[in-house]
Amino acid sequence: MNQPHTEFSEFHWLVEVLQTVDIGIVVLDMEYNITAWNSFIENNSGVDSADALGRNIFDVFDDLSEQWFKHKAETVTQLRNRAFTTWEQRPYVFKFKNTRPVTGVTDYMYQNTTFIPVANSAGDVENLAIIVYDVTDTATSKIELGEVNDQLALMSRTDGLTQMLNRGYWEDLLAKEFLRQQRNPREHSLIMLDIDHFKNINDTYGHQVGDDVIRAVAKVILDNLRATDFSGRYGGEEFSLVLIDSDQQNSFQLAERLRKKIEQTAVPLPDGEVFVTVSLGVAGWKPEMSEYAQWIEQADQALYESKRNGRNRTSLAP
Ligand SMILES: Nc1nc2c(ncn2[C@@H]2O[C@H](COP(=O)(O)OP(=O)(O)OP(=O)(O)O)[C@@H](O)[C@H]2O)c(=O)[nH]1
Repeated sequence: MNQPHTEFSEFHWLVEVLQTVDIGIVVLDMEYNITAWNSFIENNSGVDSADALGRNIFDVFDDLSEQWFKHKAETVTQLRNRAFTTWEQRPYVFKFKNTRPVTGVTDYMYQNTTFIPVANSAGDVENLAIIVYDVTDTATSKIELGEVNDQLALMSRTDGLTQMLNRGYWEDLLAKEFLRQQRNPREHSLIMLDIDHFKNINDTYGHQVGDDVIRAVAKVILDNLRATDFSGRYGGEEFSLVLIDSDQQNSFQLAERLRKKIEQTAVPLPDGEVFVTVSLGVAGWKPEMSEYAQWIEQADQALYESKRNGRNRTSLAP
C-alpha cells in the first residue's frame, strides 16, 4: 500500500539530486531527441529544460559533430557498453563557454564525458545518457605545465646571451651527426672560431661591451649558415659550427667569409664603435676518427695554429 508512495518520493529525491550535482546530464532517445536535461546543462547552454525537452540534440548544438556523435552513440547502444571521451582526445563535446576568470588558455569548458546506454525494465536500450564533467581546471593547469616544460626544454638547449645552441646541446647534435657519419659518410666539416684578444675588449670597455661583441659575432655566424648547419656557443668567446655537406675546402671559404664579415662589423659604443677579429680552425670529417672529440680536437689545433700565426686568419687541419 505504501510502495507507490515510497517509489515516488525516491524518484523525486533522485531528480532533486540530478538537478543539484555539479555534472551535466543529458538523456536522449534513439532518435537523438532530448528526454532529460539537468540544471548544469541548462546553466551552461543557456537553454531551459522546458525548451530543450523533445528537441533534437543536433538542433540545440548546431556545432556538435553529428558523424562523430552518432558513431559514438551507436557503438554504446549496440554494444551496451559505456564509452568515455577525455578532453585530451576531444576538448569538449558540448560547446560551453569557460566560466572561469580569464585564464588565457581557453574560451571553452574542457570536458570529460561518459556515454551510458540506458535500458528499460525489459532490458531494451531505449535511451542514451551523456554525463559531462567540467575538467577546465585540470586541463588548463596541464596545458600550462606543458608550456612551461617546453620553455624549460628550450632554455636548457639555448645560450641565454646569444640565443645560439649551448655547448651541451650542440655536442649532443654533433654526437648524433658523428654516428650518422660512421654509418653513411658524407662531406661534413667542423669549424672552431675564437674572438681575438677578447680579454682586451672586456678590460678596455667593460663586460657590457664584451657581451655586445659576443652577440654581434654570434649574429654574423647565424646569418651566414645554412638551415641544416648547426652552431653553438662553445665557451665564453668561442663558437663551434658543423657544416653539413661541405668539404674542408668549401668550409675554408665559408670560414674566410665569416672572418671578413666579422672584421667589418662595427659594435656600437656609447661614444663610437669597436671592431674585433676572429681566428678559425677548419677540420673535415675523416673516416679514421673514432669519436667526435677527435673532430673537435683537430679543428681546435687548426684554430691554435691561426692564433700562433698572428690571429685574424683561418687554418686547415692537417
Ligand atoms: N663579456 C664577457 N666576457 C667573457 C664571457 N665569457 C668569457 N669571457 C672573457 O673572455 C676572455 C677570454 O680571454 P682569453 O681566453 O685570455 O683569450 P683572448 O683574450 O680572446 O685571447 P686570444 O684568444 O689568445 O686571442 C676572458 O677575459 C673571459 O673573462 C662573457 O660571456 N662575456
